[in-house]
Amino acid sequence: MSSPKKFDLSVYLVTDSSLLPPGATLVDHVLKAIRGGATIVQLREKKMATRDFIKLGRELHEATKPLGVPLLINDRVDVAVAVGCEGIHVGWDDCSYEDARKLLGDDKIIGLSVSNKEQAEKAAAAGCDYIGVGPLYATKTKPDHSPPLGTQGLRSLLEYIATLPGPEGSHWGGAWGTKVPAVAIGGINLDNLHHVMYQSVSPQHENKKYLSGIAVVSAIMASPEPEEVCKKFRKMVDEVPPFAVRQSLYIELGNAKFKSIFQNVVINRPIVHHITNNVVKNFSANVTLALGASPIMSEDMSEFSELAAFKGGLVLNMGTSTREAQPMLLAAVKAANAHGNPVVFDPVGAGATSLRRETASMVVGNSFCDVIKGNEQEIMAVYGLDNVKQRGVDSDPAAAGSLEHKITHAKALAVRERNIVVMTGNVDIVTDGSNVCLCNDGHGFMGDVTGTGCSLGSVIAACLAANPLDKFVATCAAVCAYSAAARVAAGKKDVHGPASWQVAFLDTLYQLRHCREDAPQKGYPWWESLAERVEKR
Ligand SMILES: Cc1ncc(COP(=O)(O)OP(=O)(O)O)c(N)n1
Ligand SMILES: Cc1ncsc1CCOP(=O)(O)O
Repeated sequence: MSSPKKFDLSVYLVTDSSLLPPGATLVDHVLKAIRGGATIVQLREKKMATRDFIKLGRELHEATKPLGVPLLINDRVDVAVAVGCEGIHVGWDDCSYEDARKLLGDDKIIGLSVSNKEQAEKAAAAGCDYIGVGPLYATKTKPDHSPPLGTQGLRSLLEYIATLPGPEGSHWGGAWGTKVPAVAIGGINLDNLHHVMYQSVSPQHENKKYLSGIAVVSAIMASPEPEEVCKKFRKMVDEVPPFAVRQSLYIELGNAKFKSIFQNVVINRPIVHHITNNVVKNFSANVTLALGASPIMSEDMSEFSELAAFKGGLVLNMGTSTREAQPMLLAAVKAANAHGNPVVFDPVGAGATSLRRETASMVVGNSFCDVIKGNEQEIMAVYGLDNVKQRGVDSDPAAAGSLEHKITHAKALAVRERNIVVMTGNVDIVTDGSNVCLCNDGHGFMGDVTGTGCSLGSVIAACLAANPLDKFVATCAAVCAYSAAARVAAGKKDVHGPASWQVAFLDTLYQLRHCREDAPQKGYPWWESLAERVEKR
């Protein structure tokens, strides 16, 4: 048990002098990092002889102490005692917490590593000052690391920790897990930091930030610009990520609002980058054009960053994806995330094969997807339910749950991912985890023309890109308009079957371009009643 201490874990620099760029010295590098915004430092030198470790520790402490930045020593209590620094970080093969506390005294900071529930329970029982949770991602910096948690594993471990009581009579007051400062560690860099911070927030604890900060080795130690890198880390730890999906209690679902969503598509003409399956590329491009947005197909990683700089949307459809394509899919989402561009992920067939499950969980666990759109079994497979048996890419009607059951699963995934989930079916469900909208529309021809399910992703992405502050309403508008257009097209006099319907469907979607309030309403009033077809739960 320990007394409360004041320290800031926002950007926790863990050193490794073997990674320093040529010509750099450890103390100078750390000082630059502190100037950029590193708030606490751990001297972690795995291969250094004790005498050198102590010498370097003293030298570093002389530099950090006047700046008020705590210096901790990795693993070695003897070195920490000799240096007289502010504390240590220990793992489970090192000196025990109790022994370290006895040797260091009550006023020193002691941090413990946590990689699983058992370690979390022990750390809670000890009542240490903070925990380092990881490894989040695989990293070469710690070759002997345990299996990476991924963001989903991190989130569920943090959620579990939040339930743990602290040591009796301690300042944690019996709610250790909701109070103990925690940092994530392992593979964290400027590309994934926003995602890590965003997804570690607990919806069950009034959106409390679970993480007090992040601990980083290579992204700072190997950088030739530690000051600049730390400035960016510090800003990203504090700010709301650009891709955040705002949840609001009040959502405007009127016809005028829906029309404004499509108006903004025509006005902004967003680029929609598609990585989609071979079967639907042409149709998805035409659907995107019909709305007034601009489709582009690219599977070449070298241009993703430039494409993302156009500030459009990304459709990621894993319909005909391969194992070799996994890094390419991830690179596309990361480029979109880095620019705050909306991502619509379509985990086609996620419940059908292990490769698809693996790809879906790799995308969702390593990036942020504003919208995950899939049928019931795809959504359940992404949620991680092992018993999902999807036959091919379609939802199996025999395995279908009740509407309430579907809503529960769609909401659970949206809550976990802090995003929007669209579960397509007889009734389409759109939810951000708290708001739920149902859309009961469409036409049977949709099932007879390949690509109609996938191209809904293009419409959602165009609407999100053109309405970035209204992501939930934009998604509802996209889903409702798409299925209403299917019904309206099927009723046209020249439509005799799926082929003529497909043509009429594109024409009907094209009419949405004219739904501007100031445009003459020449016999195209079908969008006027869109909002009336939405049931808000
Ligand atoms: C902040 C922080 N968290 C976790 C660790 C890992 O410590 P440990 O498990 O002791 O592994 P090594 O660092 O000794 O390889 C850490 N060092 N810092
Ligand atoms: C010390 C440690 N503990 C878990 S992962 C890790 C290394 C993190 O290094 P990096 O930030 O370079 O991935």
